[in-house]
Amino acid sequence: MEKTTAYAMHELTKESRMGARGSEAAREVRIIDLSDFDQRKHEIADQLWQAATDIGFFQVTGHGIPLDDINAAFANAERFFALPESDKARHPLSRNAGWEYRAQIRPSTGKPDHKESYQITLPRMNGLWPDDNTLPGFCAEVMKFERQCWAVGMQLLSCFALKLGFPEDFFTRAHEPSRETYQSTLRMLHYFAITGEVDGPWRAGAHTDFDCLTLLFQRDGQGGLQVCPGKEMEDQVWTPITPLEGVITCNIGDMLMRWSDDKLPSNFHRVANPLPGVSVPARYSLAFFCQANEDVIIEGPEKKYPPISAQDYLAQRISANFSGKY
Ligand SMILES: O=C(O)CCC(=O)C(=O)O
Ligand SMILES: [Fe+2]
Repeated sequence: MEKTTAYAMHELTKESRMGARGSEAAREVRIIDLSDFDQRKHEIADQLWQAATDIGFFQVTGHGIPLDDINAAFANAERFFALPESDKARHPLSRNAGWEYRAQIRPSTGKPDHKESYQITLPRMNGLWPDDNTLPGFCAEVMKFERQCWAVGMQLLSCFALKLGFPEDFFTRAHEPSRETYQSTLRMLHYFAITGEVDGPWRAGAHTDFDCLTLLFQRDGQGGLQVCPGKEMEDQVWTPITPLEGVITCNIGDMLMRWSDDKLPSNFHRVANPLPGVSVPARYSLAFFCQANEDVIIEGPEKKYPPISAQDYLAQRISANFSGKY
């Protein structure tokens, strides 16, 4: 247990050094086409492994989620966040499920992100869905999108399983959605408009994700995501990721970094505040976090780190970001 705590603390100390604005530079952003996945799986797995190990993040196309469904998910996010505060407050965040408003304090900035979010972790949604009179169709459409994201996430993770020497369905079994212990999360995010402030608040402070793999959807005209590969963190040089319609930006999270004995590095990312005096409109984004089921034990092929359950792993990271929300 002592070792486990030390590992989590190491992650947080790492994050706390990443709060400066740093500088910006273009880096290669590799786009990998997933079409004809079953026939091309080995070729795709090679490309993913290269991108993940060289750079730490990558984008995918040909993933099979129709653009109409992505746009519908964004429309649902806008509908949810447009509800009166008193409605949203009836679905408060607990353990990665429900609504929070400026509650996430990143270890990198020590300040609340300038955003609100609504998280869907399916076994924990009792009482947390807006009812069908308030938002007709919301629950069914969002559940469908959650499952579409899960399917893409599992395809990508099956490629990493192949390269790590695990059975191909290893991570799919670890993220089995029919179990009560399922804890993968779809997150809808709404960053507030900022109008010409001199020292505007951080929209999302620099961090690595807690999960195995994140799928992120941005909207045209609402960029802001910046990434910095973990292995280049000392330089604090950030690369803006311009939104491209239908493209999913992916990054490895700390859970998979540990599970791969550090072969697959997690990477830092953030949503920057605008430069002094610059105004930006509201921004919506969608993130799907592949997080192994609570009872799954995370242990790499080479056993570099002591085993830890996915529940303990996430509990420590959530507690460090959201006080009292686990
Ligand atoms: O909104 C974004 O672009 C990034 C969100 C994010 O990094 C997160 O919620 O972990
Ligand atoms: Fe993130």
